[in-house]
Amino acid sequence: MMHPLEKRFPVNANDYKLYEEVGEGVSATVYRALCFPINEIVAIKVLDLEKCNNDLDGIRREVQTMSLIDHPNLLRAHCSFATGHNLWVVMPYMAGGSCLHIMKSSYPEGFEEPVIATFLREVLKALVYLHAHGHIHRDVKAGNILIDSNGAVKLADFGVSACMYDTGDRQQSRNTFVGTPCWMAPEVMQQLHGYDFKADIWSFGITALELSHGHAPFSKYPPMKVLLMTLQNAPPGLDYQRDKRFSKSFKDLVAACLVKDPKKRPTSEKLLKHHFFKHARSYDYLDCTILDGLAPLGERFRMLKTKEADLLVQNKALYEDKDQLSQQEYIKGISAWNFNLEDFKCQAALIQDYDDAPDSEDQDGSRKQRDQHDVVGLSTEKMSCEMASNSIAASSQEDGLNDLHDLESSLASFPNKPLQALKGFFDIGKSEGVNGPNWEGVPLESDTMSSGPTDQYAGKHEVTGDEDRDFPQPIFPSERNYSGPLYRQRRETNNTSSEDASEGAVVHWGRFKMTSADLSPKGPTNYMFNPATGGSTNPTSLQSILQQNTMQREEIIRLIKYLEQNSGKLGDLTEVGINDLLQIPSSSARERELQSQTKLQSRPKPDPITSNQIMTRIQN
Ligand SMILES: Nc1ncnc2c1ncn2[C@@H]1O[C@H](COP(=O)(O)OP(=O)(O)OP(=O)(O)O)[C@@H](O)[C@H]1O
Repeated sequence: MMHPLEKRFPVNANDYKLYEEVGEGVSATVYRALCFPINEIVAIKVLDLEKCNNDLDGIRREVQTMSLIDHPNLLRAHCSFATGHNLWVVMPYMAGGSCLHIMKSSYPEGFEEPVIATFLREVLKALVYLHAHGHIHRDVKAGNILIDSNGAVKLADFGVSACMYDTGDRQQSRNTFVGTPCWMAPEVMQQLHGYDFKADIWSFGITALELSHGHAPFSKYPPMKVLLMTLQNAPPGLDYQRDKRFSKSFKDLVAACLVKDPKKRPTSEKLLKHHFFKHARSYDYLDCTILDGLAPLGERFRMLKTKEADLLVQNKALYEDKDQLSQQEYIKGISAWNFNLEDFKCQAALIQDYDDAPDSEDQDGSRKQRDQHDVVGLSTEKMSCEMASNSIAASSQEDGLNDLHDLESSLASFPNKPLQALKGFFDIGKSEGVNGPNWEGVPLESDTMSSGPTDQYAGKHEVTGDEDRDFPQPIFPSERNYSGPLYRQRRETNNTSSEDASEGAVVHWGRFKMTSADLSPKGPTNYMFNPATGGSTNPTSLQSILQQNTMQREEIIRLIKYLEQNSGKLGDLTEVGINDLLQIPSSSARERELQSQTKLQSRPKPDPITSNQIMTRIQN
């Protein structure tokens, strides 16, 4: 919607001059820039479409939402256009940067209450607007709260927002596992009954804690552990002892948001009336207290980058461990997380490693929720995977096994939906020969897919290496990538890359790509718990179990491909071009994929293998 007096921003790259970098996300780099024709400083988010071609839906949604919204507390795009293989999104320049940036450079312990109240009130106004218009933001966090040079606050980043009014396949997107683990509501993780705008209220509560302490609860833990703690523990909150500096009304507000049952959380509208916001001040107040004395954004950003790079080098020298490096990215709060089930399993096996150093957050975390009433679905839902039935029977009381028990029960009750397509990954089943059964007529993936343009992805999140393996190697913990909180668990649909870890080929998870080929053959030296036997196993046998699983998965993929080919009616998932992106088609490739998967499940028996047989195979 164009306001009558609104300036027209040109849609030509030559009309802009890019200055310094002021921000960086998973998918984009943000620059300060000058718009020549109207002589205005703007921010330009540059997305390399070749690098994000597995997430065009998200980008399209973001651009669409950013140009339609109209609220002073939401960051609206002036315009967007494609230039070369980049998409430029031109938007107001928020000179103060994000709350996260400000905290990192000047307030590592968090802000004072009046500042928090002011930020939160503005964010809440944005949420009231979004929710009233049927949108769920799904990524509310300090990194997405921006402040301009006058102290005006805007909520940004609509890359994973969703519309409540969507129906059919679009509605499916509300049933996907998106968000950033530390900020993610339990029902988003669980996916038992879908979720709604109350998920934003949970993230809002977590953001309140983040602004209070300088970091989100559980942020020092890897995503797997965060999921586990979010599902199992009492909700985090402001501690009456530890957080003495905060008022009772603030503690009440946080407690109201962080209730596991979404129905019991207040709406954004109701929350805005909370007496805590009586502490909120004006923009001028933020300008005087927070912005005063801050270095220019570009300079701060450069310093933070240097600091983080130094830290990475230190960690690398210290540990020579990729985990440490990717954990840094995770802590940085990048909104993307490699939700890889292989990682999941390895994290599960080694989860005790992260239990050694309880800190203040464990006060939240260690109050294990014995009262199952508040644990969404934990007691009732059972996942129909073999791992659940093979529940741990080990008598060993070694450190970490209890956690593994917890993990198992959580996985047993874990969301069916996000794991539905993946639950076979947890199965410890027997494999039918090295290459699996020879399904006649089912082409090998290598027949139908080339290895993909691996080099174009070369970047910070990539793990590459020897790609000549015959079959995938399990991802050992040393290759785990905790990278970033989030979420966009998307399968590559439009190019040549393999869609999973099979074939030792390129694997895309979310916005990341890694190849199974780089996986070092070295495994952990410690013994691990084997859920299949209930006892300990050495890494070699674990490796072979994982290999079997991967081969099983390969078979399933071949079967599904076979069915797709035979049915011939599945949506065209192959190509989503830039033009499609800008035209905003009604149904995205991912959505069509979801739809086709749904159709696949409900379609009458295809010859020669039924969908039921496939599901049985997945479960076995
Ligand atoms: N309009 C703006 N003005 C100033 N800085 C901005 C602006 N937009 C974004 N930034 C900075 O750039 C960073 C990255 O931008 P953004 O979050 O949009 O990218 P992304 O790839 O979607 O990130 P994420 O990793 O959160 O998904 C932000 O955290 C913020 O610090």
